[in-house]
Amino acid sequence: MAMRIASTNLIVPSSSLISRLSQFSGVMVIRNRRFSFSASKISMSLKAGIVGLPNVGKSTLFNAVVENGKAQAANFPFCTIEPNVGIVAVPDPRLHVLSDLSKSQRVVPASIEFVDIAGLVKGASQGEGLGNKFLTHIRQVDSILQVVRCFEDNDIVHVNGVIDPKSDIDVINLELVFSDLEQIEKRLEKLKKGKAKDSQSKLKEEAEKKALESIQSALMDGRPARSIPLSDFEKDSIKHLSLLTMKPVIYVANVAESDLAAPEENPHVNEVMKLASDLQSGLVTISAQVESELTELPHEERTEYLKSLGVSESVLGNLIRATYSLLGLRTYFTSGEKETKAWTILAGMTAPQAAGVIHSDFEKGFIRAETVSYDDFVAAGSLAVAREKGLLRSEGKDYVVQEGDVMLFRFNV
Ligand SMILES: Nc1ncnc2c1ncn2[C@@H]1O[C@H](COP(=O)(O)OP(=O)(O)OP(=O)(O)O)[C@@H](O)[C@H]1O
Ligand SMILES: [Mg+2]
Repeated sequence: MAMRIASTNLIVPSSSLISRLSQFSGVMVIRNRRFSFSASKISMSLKAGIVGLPNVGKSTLFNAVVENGKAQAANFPFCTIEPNVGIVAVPDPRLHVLSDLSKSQRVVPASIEFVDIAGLVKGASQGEGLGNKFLTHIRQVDSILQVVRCFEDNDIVHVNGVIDPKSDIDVINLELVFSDLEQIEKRLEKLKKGKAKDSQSKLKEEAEKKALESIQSALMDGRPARSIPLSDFEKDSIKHLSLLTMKPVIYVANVAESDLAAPEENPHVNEVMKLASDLQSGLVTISAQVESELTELPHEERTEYLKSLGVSESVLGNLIRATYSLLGLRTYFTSGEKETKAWTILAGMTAPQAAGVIHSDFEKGFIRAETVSYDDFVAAGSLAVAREKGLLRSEGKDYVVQEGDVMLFRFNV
């Protein structure tokens, strides 16, 4: 990372400092499993929970995702935290393009955490199965991947005896709805007592009450909390409840290998597709079984195997990327000889906040950011040429960082 010194009051981090900082933040991700946005007090965890009925392919998908994540990240501090929690690299072809142009010694991708949650059954919210414990696990994630069985296989038991995506999705959603309703009732009871001391907390409690009442009536109609439009203030006021149906969902239609080439011919997939759109959620069609077998094959045999199934590429990367953008996450890059690195921010973050992801000092002492779009960087071929051509812009503290920006920060400590 080369930085030009513009004046003496600028402390310009040497490449070794930058590299230490980035390693440090890599460790932070693992230890705390959280990115903290210091001064802006935005704390963001990147957890996606894999849920579904028992025996639908959750663990098979989890294992494939985690193995793939390892493969994507040659130099990434990947680790499995517990047997059912894994940090996975977010595949991004732009990283390698930038790294080649900058002749970087290493590439560090963005990451996301996947959690394999045990099967949920009807009655979970009443403690059926290992119900409440699983619901607690779901409460801790930021987004949900709901695996729906769309493959027929008489040897693999379906808990309800038949493959029926609508009923499977309903069972899971109903448990989430029941659990949210219970939380909301308890909370509204408390709010009735109106313990707010000052006018600010009174306002917040009122916003919370209003939001919870609208959510409550949606839930009674079987609609998820996320379907209710809320103001930022209202959203903030109910955040502490971590409502399950507030979390964004991607439905994962898990199909047989024989369906991979033409999934639209499988009526179960069509049903999931329709439900996903009714429930304002995403959809990815995948064969967890095939993906998990792929991760065990040497690279050179993978394409051949996929070809034999009538498809050209693995969709795991798409699933990981879809999960990442579902969380409202965006990527900006730093790119130099030492390394090319993808940094994760929330959509709408300003340059100082984005700088704070690297180190809080970058945010506190932020002066300016030099930034160039990914496309312009690639067209120019290097930061130096981008600067010569006037493509490298100097932006101040109000600049909202755009997806794919390549950035340099100037700061003062
Ligand atoms: N797309 C698929 N096609 C065929 N078989 C599959 C597919 N996906 C998973 N399976 C098989 O289904 C069985 C159950 O898979 P898995 O153990 O991943 O389910 P699970 O949802 O994790 O179950 P549990 O809730 O019990 O943990 C396994 O034998 C697995 O190989
Ligand atoms: Mg499992």
